[in-house]
Amino acid sequence: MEVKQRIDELDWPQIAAGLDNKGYAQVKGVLTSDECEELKAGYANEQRYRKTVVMERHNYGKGEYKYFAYPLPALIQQLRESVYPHLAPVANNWMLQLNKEHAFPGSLDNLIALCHQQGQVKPTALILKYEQGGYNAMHQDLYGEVFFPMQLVFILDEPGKDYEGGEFVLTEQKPREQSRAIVLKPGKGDMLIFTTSFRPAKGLRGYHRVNMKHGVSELTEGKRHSMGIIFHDAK
Ligand SMILES: O=C(O)CCC(=O)C(=O)O
Ligand SMILES: [Fe+2]
Repeated sequence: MEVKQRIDELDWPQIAAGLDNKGYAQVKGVLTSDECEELKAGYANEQRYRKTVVMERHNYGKGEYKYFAYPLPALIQQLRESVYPHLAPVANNWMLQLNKEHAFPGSLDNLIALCHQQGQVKPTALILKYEQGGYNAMHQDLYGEVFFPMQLVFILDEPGKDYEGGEFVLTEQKPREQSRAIVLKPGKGDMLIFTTSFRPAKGLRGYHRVNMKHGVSELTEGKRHSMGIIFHDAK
């Protein structure tokens, strides 16, 4: 099935409820096994990428990732374009609840135009590879003034078969509280949608801001690849 149709047919009201209530949503089986394999097979094809980052060198964790160059591979471009319009209303609702004037445009093209106006012109979609002992330190993917508050990650290997450990970890931190960890174990082909920076949470007196970070726990065995889609471009 075409990517756009596959995405449009997901249960968006349920996904939006997960994002509103918990700051993330796990969607099973969005990519086929073949699509996961094709993305991994392209890892060695340097022409596809604009930059490689060895995570240890920056204390980002242990592993490696590569940012795709424009034009993005068709699969990634289609995912980025077709998921965005379903998330923009959720993001706009968040901004309203947090009393922010900001409204995100309804289409990815217009978000990218806003990024360009701020000098954010580099693509941020990436592919990551971790081996035994690898991990990704807790972080937020912000690359300039324009940032969309949700992003995607697709898991390209099968936990329990291709690797052990390597769980996807989120922390959420409410004002004047300690952080709480959320540990997810997505399967191969699953899509996670999660909060990039902050989201509103309902308290006794209206909505307050909850900060979120994400990372990956240590791989105890095997190899784990993932593909991330961030909607804003980078400086
Ligand atoms: O490997 C992962 O699951 C997390 C990747 C990540 O940090 C990202 O896509 O922004
Ligand atoms: Fe990230």
